[in-house]
Amino acid sequence: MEVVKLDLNCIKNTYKKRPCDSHKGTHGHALLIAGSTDKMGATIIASRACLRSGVGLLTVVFYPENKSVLFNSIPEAMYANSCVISDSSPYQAIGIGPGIGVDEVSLQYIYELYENKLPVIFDADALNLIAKYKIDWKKFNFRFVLTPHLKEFDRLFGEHDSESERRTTAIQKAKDLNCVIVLKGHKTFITDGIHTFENTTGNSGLAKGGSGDALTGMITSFLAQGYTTLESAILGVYLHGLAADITLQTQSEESMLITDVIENIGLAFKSLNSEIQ
Ligand SMILES: NC(=O)C1=CN([C@@H]2O[C@H](COP(=O)(O)OP(=O)(O)OC[C@H]3O[C@@H](n4cnc5c(N)ncnc54)[C@H](O)[C@@H]3O)[C@@H](O)[C@H]2O)[C@@H](O)CC1
Ligand SMILES: Nc1ncnc2c1ncn2[C@@H]1O[C@H](COP(=O)(O)OP(=O)(O)O)[C@@H](O)[C@H]1O
Ligand SMILES: [Mg+2]
Repeated sequence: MEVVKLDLNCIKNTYKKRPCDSHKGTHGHALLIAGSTDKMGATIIASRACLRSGVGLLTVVFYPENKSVLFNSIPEAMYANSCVISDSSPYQAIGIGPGIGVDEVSLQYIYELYENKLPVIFDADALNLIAKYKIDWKKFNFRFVLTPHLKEFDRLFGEHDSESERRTTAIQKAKDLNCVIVLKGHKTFITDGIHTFENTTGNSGLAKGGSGDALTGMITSFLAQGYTTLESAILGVYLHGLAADITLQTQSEESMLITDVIENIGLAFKSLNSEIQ
């Protein structure tokens, strides 16, 4: 199977310009389940990246003790208590996992998803929960994207000796589970079991805690805006890396923070728009 280089040409065919007469309802309402008392950073990072990627509305599930900090740091978002998945009618997509932990409280979110029909991105502890509690994939009757790094991938699908073995498994699992798998790393690999892509953007400034949490927010945003699971994965991975590359104009790989990268998502969109006309 030919691995397509995920570059500007690919993205040009996927990205849709924002219509000038749109309103917030046009761009979807995302639900983000991220963070916990000691990992509130994951909530903030994923939420900011989601909002910077074009979503019309964002609701974040919060821990009551974090409420005032979240309101202050992300006033654009709305907040909901934990029983929201069961009434998912206001939303167009769900992002779940960064920093939520793998205890039985977080496991309830996975069970609530059994009734869900919206597209979902599973990341970080959502993937770890599925592996730990051996959740049956057949319970998920919706379109979904998995974004594991290599350790999370091996927890889900067994130990692998090499990246090329992981890619082979990713293609097979994406086909079997009818999902999109984003195998994250230096050259992130994306597959829906039929198509395969290797990303060309990004740098080692992203090799820091929180980078993946931002990617989750971005992909959630694209899903809520109506892009398909494959399109959302492609756009998220490419623009996340491009924003990190743009950040090298003002920071080094060492000094770069994911917060800087999120602030440059705007320049990544501008550079894309300038190529499209
Ligand atoms: N500010 C925050 O609140 C943060 C919360 N985080 C959350 O903390 C939880 C734990 O996540 P972690 O991913 O740290 O824990 P894991 O135990 O899943 O994985 C961490 C280890 O995986 C290995 N690894 C990851 N990618 C690799 C690659 N491409 N090549 C080789 N080795 C690789 C590294 O050895 C790394 O130390 C997640 O829920 C995550 O979302 C982290 O994102 C860090 C920031
Ligand atoms: N050396 C690198 N080159 C390019 N991208 C990288 C590099 N290191 C990490 N990344 C990217 O950063 C993100 C890290 O995600 P993840 O490991 O889930 O981080 P975290 O859970 O700490 O937020 C992925 O999107 C990955 O592709
Ligand atoms: Mg992660």
